Amino acid sequence: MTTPAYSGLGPALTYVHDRPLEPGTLVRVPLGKRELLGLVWEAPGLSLEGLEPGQARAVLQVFDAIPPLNAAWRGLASFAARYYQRSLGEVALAALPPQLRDLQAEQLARKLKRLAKAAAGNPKTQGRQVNQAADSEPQMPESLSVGDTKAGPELSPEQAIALQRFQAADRPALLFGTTGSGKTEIYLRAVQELLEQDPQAQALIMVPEINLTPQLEARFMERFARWGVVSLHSGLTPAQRLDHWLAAHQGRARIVLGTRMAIFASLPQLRLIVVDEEHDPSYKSQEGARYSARDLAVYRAKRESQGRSPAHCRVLLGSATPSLESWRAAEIGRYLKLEMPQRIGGGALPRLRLVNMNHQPKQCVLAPALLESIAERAARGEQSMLLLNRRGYAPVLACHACGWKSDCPHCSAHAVFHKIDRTLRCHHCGYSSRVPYACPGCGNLDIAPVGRGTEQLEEQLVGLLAHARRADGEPIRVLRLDADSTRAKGSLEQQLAGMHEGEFDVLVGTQMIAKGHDFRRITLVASVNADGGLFASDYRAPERLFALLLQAAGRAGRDADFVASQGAAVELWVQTWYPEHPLFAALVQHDYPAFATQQLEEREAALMPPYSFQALVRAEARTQEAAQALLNLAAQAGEPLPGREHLTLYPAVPMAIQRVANVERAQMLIESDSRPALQAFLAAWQEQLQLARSQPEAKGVLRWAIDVDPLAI
Ligand SMILES: Nc1ncnc2c1ncn2[C@@H]1O[C@H](COP(=O)(O)OP(=O)(O)OP(=O)(O)O)[C@@H](O)[C@H]1O
Ligand SMILES: [Zn+2]
Repeated sequence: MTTPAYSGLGPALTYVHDRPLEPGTLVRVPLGKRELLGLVWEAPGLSLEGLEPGQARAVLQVFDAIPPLNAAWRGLASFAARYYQRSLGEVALAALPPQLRDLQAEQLARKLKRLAKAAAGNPKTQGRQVNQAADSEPQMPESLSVGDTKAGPELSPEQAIALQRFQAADRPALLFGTTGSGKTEIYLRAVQELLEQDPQAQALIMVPEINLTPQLEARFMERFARWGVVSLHSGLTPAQRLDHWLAAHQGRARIVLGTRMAIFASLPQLRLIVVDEEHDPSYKSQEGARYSARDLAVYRAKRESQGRSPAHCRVLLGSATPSLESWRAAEIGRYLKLEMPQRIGGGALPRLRLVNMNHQPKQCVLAPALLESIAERAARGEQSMLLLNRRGYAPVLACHACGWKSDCPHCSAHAVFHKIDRTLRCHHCGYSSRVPYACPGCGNLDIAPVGRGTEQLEEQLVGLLAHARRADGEPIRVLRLDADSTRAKGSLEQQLAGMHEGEFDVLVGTQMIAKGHDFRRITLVASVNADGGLFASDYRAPERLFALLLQAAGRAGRDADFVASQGAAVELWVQTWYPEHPLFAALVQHDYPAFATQQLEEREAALMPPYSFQALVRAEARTQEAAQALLNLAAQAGEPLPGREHLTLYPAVPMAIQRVANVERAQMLIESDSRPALQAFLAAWQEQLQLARSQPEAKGVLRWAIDVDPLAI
């Protein structure tokens, strides 16, 4: 039987072939008038008895040049489909490299022959072979040849203990290591020990965003070139993605380094999964099957170990600010907690300096004391970093005469003012227009930006620091990093490199500058305006804000020798109108455990995850009424379904941003203290949602989707 890789088709379809095919074999099959990639899901090897002639069509091509996808991989795909309430075909297809869909079996066979020949012809570059296609990847130094393994540094005592405990563990492990404690070295060592000891073994290393951590990628490539390292992420060309996928599937690459999507890589000898920065929201997919790659990593390791020793495939989650879900799992012993509280080199974590904005000069962007500190540091050759989680120049333009605001015509959101090209851009639908010369409402010429984004902060900073000089007597250089400044391919890497080389004195940016970077000369980090996160309606907002601030702080003072030689004070400045907020009390101490404990107590009292389980159903329609009606009708129809008695279904409400690209959006939250009950209900409920769609009240519904374990509510 074959599952055509086609979303929207529920159960697997039946095809016949003149010889038995193993489950997991890739095939091409006819569907209607088309020809599609398919995957043999079950192969009962049945005689054709009971099958009417002409009832099942024949398989057209078999991709027998590559081995079938193994049982563990199929188990992962079917679990993910079931758990996240999507069709198996959709999940399995999305997990395969898109180019495979357009390939004939013999084309693939020829390609593989070419690859094998190239590898055999040039053994010196065998390790590199698999990387060649990717032009964005770092070049190996010419001196590197097969057999070279660049030795890493000697482990610190803390690292040595953590690694040893990980190697001996029989459970998923959570590496809770402070920023700059050397978690990456643990990953590298764990991979190295495994691959040396098992000549077949493969390892999967997951990172939130690969472009943000070119250093990490370079370290893996450099140290493990001889074993074949490939990357898997959305920045690859289709051809690269296929090459890398094949290298992993055939075992030529023994290390896969990738983003969320890499969790579905075919790794027949997978024995280790590392999830770096496991708290990062980008591990949760926001489209299609809304899976959590971190959660699937834990599942996958267990599934890969099935029928073998429980420790056959190991999983290591690492973070300085673990998700509360993982933290709790470690607290109750489901995960093994490995702690590394010390920074490499023994440097101190930044001291928190809260800036009470109520006591600052009116309209001030940055507190005078903060500005002064930045200027002093630049004069000494130190760097500073300013975090502002909003890109663009100003979130909105407004007319003070008539109250006109730069609203997006298609969304219930403001269009953001970008001064650089004088446009108003909607960050939700992509709408873009020229800034009007006068107010479209009343003709007033005096329309003004309200609020501040990174673009404006950069501009103001340059002005405010005009008097200051860097160590070489030149004016201070400010670098801005956000989604706008890094749009061109390679520009992010280039700008980051400039920062590392000390070309810039001040780095301004959105959360992307807070993540994982191993900056050596930053001694000051400032959060310009974090207050939004203190009072957001989403119960996860404090968790996210705390993690962001600790991660940002973690970029400062990473080189203890540099700090000592400078005699620098390593500091985290936070500008706030609410200095009394309890979140800051834990931040002063860099006390993640205290913060986590307090948050978990609140969650337990309110029966929030991880003490309960949630799903969010979102509906999109021409009208808000229809979107809500679909959800409410389906909820009524779901009354008799299995698991319902353990569930709370809240009424449908408009989403926080109610309209995007002229589509109305509504959502319904479902909560339960039982995961199995929630799962059983959702599985049965899909049909009710489908039926509700044909009700007159739901006319104009475009689509709906279930988000299991949603991250944002
Ligand atoms: N045993 C060691 N000896 C010397 N230097 C080390 C050792 N281990 C790690 N380092 C160095 O310490 C620095 C910090 O390590 P790393 O970037 O892995 O920290 P991290 O724990 O991942 O921090 P973060 O959570 O902030 O990303 C790096 O420059 C790394 O090369
Ligand atoms: Zn819009």
